[in-house]
Amino acid sequence: MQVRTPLTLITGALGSGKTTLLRYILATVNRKIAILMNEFGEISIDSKIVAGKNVQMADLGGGCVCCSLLGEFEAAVNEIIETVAPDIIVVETTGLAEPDALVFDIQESIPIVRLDGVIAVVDADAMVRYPLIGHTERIQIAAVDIILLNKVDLVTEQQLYAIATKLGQINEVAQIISTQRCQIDPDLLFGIGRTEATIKPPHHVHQPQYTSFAYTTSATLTRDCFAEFADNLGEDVTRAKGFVRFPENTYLFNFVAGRWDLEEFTSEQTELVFIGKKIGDRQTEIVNRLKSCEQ
Ligand SMILES: Nc1nc2c(ncn2[C@@H]2O[C@H](COP(=O)(O)OP(=O)(O)OP(=O)(O)O)[C@@H](O)[C@H]2O)c(=O)[nH]1
Repeated sequence: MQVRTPLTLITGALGSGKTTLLRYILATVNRKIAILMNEFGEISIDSKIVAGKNVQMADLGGGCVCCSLLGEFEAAVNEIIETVAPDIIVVETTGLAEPDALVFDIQESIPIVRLDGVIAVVDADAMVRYPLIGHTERIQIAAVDIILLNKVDLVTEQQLYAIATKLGQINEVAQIISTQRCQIDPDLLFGIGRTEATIKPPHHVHQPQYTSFAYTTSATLTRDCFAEFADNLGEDVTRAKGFVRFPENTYLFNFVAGRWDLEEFTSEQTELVFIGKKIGDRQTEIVNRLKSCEQ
């Protein structure tokens, strides 16, 4: 009998900490891990962030793995198992994906894997500042075995308790674990042995209001100018991320729910992705502001 490779699915809103969790897993779990990524946006940033010597990765490109890319997903899973025979497969879905259809399809249509567990990363800070839980986020929370209530450093104990209560009402069975930078005992993430769901979820509706665009340049940008740009990006930018080159160094830039940070990172050029509702309306202005920071 063929052994089915365990597969773990990571879901969660844009910028909640899914890539941070992947990086943590790769740094702490001493097993052969293969990663499948499904990003929203025309250029892939996350796969470059986690790329490394000891990880086998497949990038499913833009779009939503929860429906249109299912065939591609299955092909990628088969190929990765054939070529590297990983101990574990970890899948990061886009923050805009509803994982229930994918969960069902993995169980029904890909006999070569066994869905071991589904993990949601929840941004505690975003939950405080934008308390309304949208349809997609609700489905993400409801479909999982473990909820990482992440970014606890940005909220108070009282706020954390209120969020955990709310999450518990949406998903009564998931274990809710508070984390900072997704640091959790990795043994808790694997070997969950999820029981199979047997009811096909209803066909879900996408969120066409979300769009993205990318900006790339080989010029370096002035740091102060870029900082001022990031400070004033505004709330209609849901998520921005990518690499930015200043004369002195290159950084990974992350913008989530109005907060942004830089982390030293290697990249040959500046490449940034902007995601938001109707972000196209702001594309020209954002690109012009970035161009004005080029040296
Ligand atoms: N303060 C704080 N920041 C965090 C924590 N976890 C992650 N971050 C930051 O949150 C930002 C987004 O994290 P990512 O891991 O890229 O989020 P993501 O869910 O992969 O984002 P998408 O793939 O775009 O949906 C980064 O700047 C992280 O450094 C945390 O516990 N505390």
